[in-house]
Amino acid sequence: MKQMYEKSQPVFSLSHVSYRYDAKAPLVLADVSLHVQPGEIVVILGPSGSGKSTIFRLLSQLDSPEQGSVTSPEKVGFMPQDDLLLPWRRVIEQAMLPLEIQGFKRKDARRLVEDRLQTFGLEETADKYPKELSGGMKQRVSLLRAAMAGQNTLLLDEPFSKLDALTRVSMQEWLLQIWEEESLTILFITHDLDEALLLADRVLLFTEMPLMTPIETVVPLGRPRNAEDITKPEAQAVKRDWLQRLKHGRERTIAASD
Ligand SMILES: Nc1ncnc2c1ncn2[C@@H]1O[C@H](COP(=O)(O)OP(=O)(O)OP(=O)(O)O)[C@@H](O)[C@H]1O
Repeated sequence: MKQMYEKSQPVFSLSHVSYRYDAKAPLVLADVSLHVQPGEIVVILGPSGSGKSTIFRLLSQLDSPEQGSVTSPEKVGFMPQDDLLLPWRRVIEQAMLPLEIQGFKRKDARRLVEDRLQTFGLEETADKYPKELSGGMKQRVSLLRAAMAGQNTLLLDEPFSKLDALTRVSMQEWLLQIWEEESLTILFITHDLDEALLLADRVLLFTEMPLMTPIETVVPLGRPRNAEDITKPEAQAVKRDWLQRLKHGRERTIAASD
């Protein structure tokens, strides 16, 4: 029978992936599957040291799985916790770098970045050096650079965890705005439950080590969304459920390692 519709190809996908860092080490991922569709924000939520960044290593093709398959676009923008800006490059030059590496002429790279400075709120700071910028501004530059590198597909690994609480909320709301304006596809790692509620279409909750099939939640909040929405009862009910599952997962992990 002809299908009524075809589901679009996922941008990021892990199918039945198992992985360990070396032959004698324990499994970090045990039969993990996940998929991110174009235009989605999917948040990976899980305890520290559980293997979340390892998923990004595989998706950025820094490593390959022991079993299963991984698909991701040829060009992916990666943004880590630390902004990793180059102190000797101006804002505009930071964002030009991935294009220059891809072989664009400096002049063309500059033009492409200039087109996006305003959207990223960096028009006024284009000629500044990193040491002249606030923490939030540095993260904006880092995100613009990742977007230039990844053609709008982004892997964000706790990008706001080092910012103070107020700056973090304003950066989260700003990210949602950019996501809409620029049609980004984002896979985002955090261990902050509120951040997951604010940002995600879907949350993949990992509770145990090694990581196995995540528990998926479609966040019960509409769009556009702001920081106040996560205080709604339906969001708080989801948060309570996640907390309980994380607690039970920790107990099972401890029991298994005894
Ligand atoms: N390069 C490496 N070589 C060997 N083991 C590693 C390496 N990187 C990570 N590990 C181990 O793999 C496990 C998962 O680490 P990973 O960094 O993926 O976790 P995480 O969930 O991202 O942690 P966090 O939230 O603290 O960033 C940990 O036990 C860690 O010690």
